[in-house]
Amino acid sequence: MPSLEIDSLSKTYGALRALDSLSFSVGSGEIFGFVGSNGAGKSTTMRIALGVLTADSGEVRWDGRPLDLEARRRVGYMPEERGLYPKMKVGEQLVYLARLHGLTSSAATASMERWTEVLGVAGRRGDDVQKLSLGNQQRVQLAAALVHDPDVLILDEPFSGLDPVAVDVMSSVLRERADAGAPVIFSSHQLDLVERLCDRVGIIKAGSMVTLGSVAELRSSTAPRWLVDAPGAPPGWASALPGVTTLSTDGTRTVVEVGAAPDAEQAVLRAALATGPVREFAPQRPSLTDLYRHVVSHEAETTDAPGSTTVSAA
Ligand SMILES: Nc1ncnc2c1ncn2[C@@H]1O[C@H](COP(=O)(O)OP(=O)(O)OP(=O)(O)O)[C@@H](O)[C@H]1O
Repeated sequence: MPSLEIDSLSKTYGALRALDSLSFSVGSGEIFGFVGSNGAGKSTTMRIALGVLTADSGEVRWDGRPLDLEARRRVGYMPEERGLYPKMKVGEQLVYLARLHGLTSSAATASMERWTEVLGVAGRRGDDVQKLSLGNQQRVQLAAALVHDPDVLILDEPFSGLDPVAVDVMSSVLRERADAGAPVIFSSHQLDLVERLCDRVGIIKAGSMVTLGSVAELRSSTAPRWLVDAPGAPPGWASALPGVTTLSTDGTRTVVEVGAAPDAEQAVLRAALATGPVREFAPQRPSLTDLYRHVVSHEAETTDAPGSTTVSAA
């Protein structure tokens, strides 16, 4: 099966190391969620994959061959900065872009009609792009990425600013494209969406991939978590237990992480019962947001200047 391979990409901007030997691959038919803090290097990676930017070293390959200019014509790309002509009509613009990618005039028109229909902007074909709301412009932007029936999709934050219905439309289009055999990479900060939609997730930090796998795989590499609702327990009751970490407390409910020892959670339950009745005791499945926080927890809110710290995969 062909795959898109990002192989050891490095990129510096002056003294700033934006990408540090970044590698991952996305297989045919796979949706890959590319996540990481602001400034982690996602857009830089996607721009290099598209040839908009040159890497200092490393290579991007599609189906085993370097992604040259010709192969890049087969990629559908949604840039973060978007790239539509504001004063051109939606329909004309999409036909124009499809023609640029080599479609005949009639095929380009048919494709424009199809994608504007699927993405719910058929009624706006005659409007200048600038007259559309931001969400509708984004739908057109996705149509622009799809209009030449690309083999690979690379989308930089395609979901930002979309209403829930548009998110559903966009999600089903990405799934349908992947089912048709395209590798689909998209970046997003909406981790619930990434968790729902992606076959695999890569977490990038300071230009390096720190965690890679399906959400289930990422989850299985973390210690078991338990929710304990013990109304009579004093504050911080679980923290003194050996091998137990309190992750959060919400009123009488505490989430703890226990060690890998067999029946480690039983010691927590016994300790909770020693304080009085226990209303709830249940295993917790960490969400992708929890897993992400775990990986990047000691970072500040933004990482605009990647350092050299490396976090081992959670
Ligand atoms: N043209 C540029 N010149 C100098 N530095 C740049 C340039 N483009 C990006 N950077 C820096 O490179 C790093 C990676 O930026 P990049 O845009 O790839 O991050 P990102 O993961 O896409 O972030 P975000 O989630 O905020 O979009 C950042 O520190 C950024 O400030």
